[in-house]
Amino acid sequence: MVPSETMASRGAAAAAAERSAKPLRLDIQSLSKAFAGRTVVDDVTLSVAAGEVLCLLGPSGCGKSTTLRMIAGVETQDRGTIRLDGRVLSDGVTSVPPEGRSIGLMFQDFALFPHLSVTDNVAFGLKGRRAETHRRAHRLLERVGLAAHRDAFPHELSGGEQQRVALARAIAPKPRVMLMDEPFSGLDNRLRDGIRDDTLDVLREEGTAVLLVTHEPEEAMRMADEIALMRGGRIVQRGAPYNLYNSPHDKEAAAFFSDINVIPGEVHGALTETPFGQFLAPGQPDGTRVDIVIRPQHVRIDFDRAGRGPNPTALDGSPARAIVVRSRFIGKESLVEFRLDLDGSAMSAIVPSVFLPKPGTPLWLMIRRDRCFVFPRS
Ligand SMILES: Nc1ncnc2c1ncn2[C@@H]1O[C@H](COP(=O)(O)OP(=O)(O)OP(=O)(O)O)[C@@H](O)[C@H]1O
Repeated sequence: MVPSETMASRGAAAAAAERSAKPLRLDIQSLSKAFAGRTVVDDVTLSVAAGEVLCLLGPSGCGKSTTLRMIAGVETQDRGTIRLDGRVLSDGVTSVPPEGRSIGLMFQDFALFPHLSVTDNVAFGLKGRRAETHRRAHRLLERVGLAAHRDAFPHELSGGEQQRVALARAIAPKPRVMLMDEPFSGLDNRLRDGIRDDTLDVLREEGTAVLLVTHEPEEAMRMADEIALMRGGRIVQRGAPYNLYNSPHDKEAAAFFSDINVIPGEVHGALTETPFGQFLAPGQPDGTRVDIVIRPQHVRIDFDRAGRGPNPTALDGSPARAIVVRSRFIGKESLVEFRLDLDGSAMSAIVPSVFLPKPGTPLWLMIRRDRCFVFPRS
């Protein structure tokens, strides 16, 4: 059971159709790599069009950086093909060296040259007469808001300013593809949002295809046209951020984007009994164990209205009584943890603003039927 189609999902479908019409800039087919007999990148297929951002999202150690390194040409794949604008950069036969790939790199450790001025840092990789390379560097520094600092040295700049210089340096040679590996993780939160948005604006303007690696779902959702979710060396799901969030491939994919509540059940006659009533489990044979997954922000809390009980809407299904275990304000919203009366299982709910009921308070919980996912238990 997945959320019903909404205007947003139709928008996502239209965006996907538009994307598929664009020519591919970077095209990776069946890339694999093993270290000492252990496969760390397993049959990865990805593509990015000009001016688009694809985020490779996954937990630490899942093979994201290794994938990026193979595309950059600093690591060689065991199998698979990497193409740029239709030309083979690397397959079993050909391998274009890193400097010939027209691929820019931006990492968390952006390592500006300390002994060079900001302008010289940006102009460093450019060929041509000094006056020309400096003109391009100055134009880019203006674009990233650092025109006033063009004669400064890196140590005279803040972390965010240094990151902007690194961006200007990376885009100066007009790379056709930009590979970014957690490039913003060294910046503090307030600075990060602004720099992320500015960076993307510049890269889109330049028509660069961007492949960004991150383990932070919020960063991926904020930046990506498309997300490729990676686990254990494989791409488990790929799509627009909205679709990954609202139609996760499995329980783990759902859990990657937020905390989740898991309500276990067993299927009988295509239905599963839970403290919240029956759920449809179409296509699942009798006896199949399933997990019903609901995000805490889709759990609704109601009061016992003077003995008359809660007041569920059609979408809410059956209410279940629960006792507050703990409640905390987590900034903009409150997280309330419960124990269900019926079977003692734990549930949590996120509610906007400040709502801090005392431990021991009895309340009623309802779960948005259209926001539940039913997965066979793995
Ligand atoms: N040169 C290498 N030799 C041996 N093992 C390696 C090498 N490079 C990476 N690995 C292993 O391959 C696996 C994937 O590493 P990779 O750096 O690609 O993961 P990641 O998803 O980028 O992780 P993180 O987010 O922590 O950077 C890890 O288990 C890592 O230890």
